Amino acid sequence: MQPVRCQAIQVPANLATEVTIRRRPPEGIGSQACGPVDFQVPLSAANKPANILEEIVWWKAQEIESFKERQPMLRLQMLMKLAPPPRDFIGALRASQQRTSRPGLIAEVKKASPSKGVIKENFDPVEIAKAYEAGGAACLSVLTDRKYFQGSFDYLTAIRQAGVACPLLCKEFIVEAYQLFKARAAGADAVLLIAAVLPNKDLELLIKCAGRVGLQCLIEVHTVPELERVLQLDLEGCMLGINNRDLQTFKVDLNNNKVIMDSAPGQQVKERGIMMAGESGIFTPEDVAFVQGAGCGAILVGESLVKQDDITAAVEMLLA
Ligand SMILES: O=P(O)(O)OC[C@@H](O)[C@@H](O)c1c[nH]c2ccccc12
Repeated sequence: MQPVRCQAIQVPANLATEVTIRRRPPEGIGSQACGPVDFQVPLSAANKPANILEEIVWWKAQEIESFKERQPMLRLQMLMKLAPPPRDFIGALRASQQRTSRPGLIAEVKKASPSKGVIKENFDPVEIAKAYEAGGAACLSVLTDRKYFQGSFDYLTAIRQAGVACPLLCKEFIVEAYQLFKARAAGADAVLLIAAVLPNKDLELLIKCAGRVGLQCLIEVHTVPELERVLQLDLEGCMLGINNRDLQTFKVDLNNNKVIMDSAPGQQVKERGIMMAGESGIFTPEDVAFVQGAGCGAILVGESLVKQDDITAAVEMLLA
């Protein structure tokens, strides 16, 4: 890979570009369901999504439509009033980090993924959440996307109702404020926002909306220019995350974490004291130490923990 010059340090080409996901198929969606009649027009092959992230984001538009039919905004607003009060997600990570001098763990309740297929057979989200908490996780991440990750918003509600004290992140592909309200109504304390999917004006709006309903935001980046762009925002109530998995190719490289944290925008993160999570592909205590050494105060771990038979012991071992 050709290294390119970016700020003061050498950054490999794959981390030096802005990933720009098209939010809508370029030729349009080609079909509309109107009650008893479905309309379709033929589309060209060029109208296919370029990668899985794009495919998921295109699907979200349709999914949100059908959610809105069943659960209009007014009903969500009512449910939000009944939801348990939001808890301090970022605060819980900082407290854990101070107590243990290890990165605060966000443990992910994850049944499947597009790259790995089913990761956990006999998936019981509440049991998994309780095991994570018992092992010492500071916060939990709950995948809510049904089609690609076999997740559900109901898992958030069930975990919260079961008395789990760890603050909960709604792991969703958010493109609209409606999804924020759905997350809060289900009991989430924070939401994921993916910089590759959302230009800054969208991020600004969604951060503001989220704050209004008491949600904190984890803004995920994968490249140096994405981090540079996100740092231009008012990040009150936000933390950041570096996804070590390229969502376009599924390739995981922990070294991304270090390259990005060593870049000029990465230095700024450290100077401003912004909580940063290292995400994906973390398997061993050595991986944790590496990501911590790069400057991350938090880690987001799914697969390596969720697939174990004794999840509590796996968490304890990872943080040992
Ligand atoms: O299972 P892993 O490799 O430990 O990864 C967890 C988490 O980082 C990953 O699930 C993730 C990171 N960013 C995302 C965005 C959408 C869906 C999933 C993700």
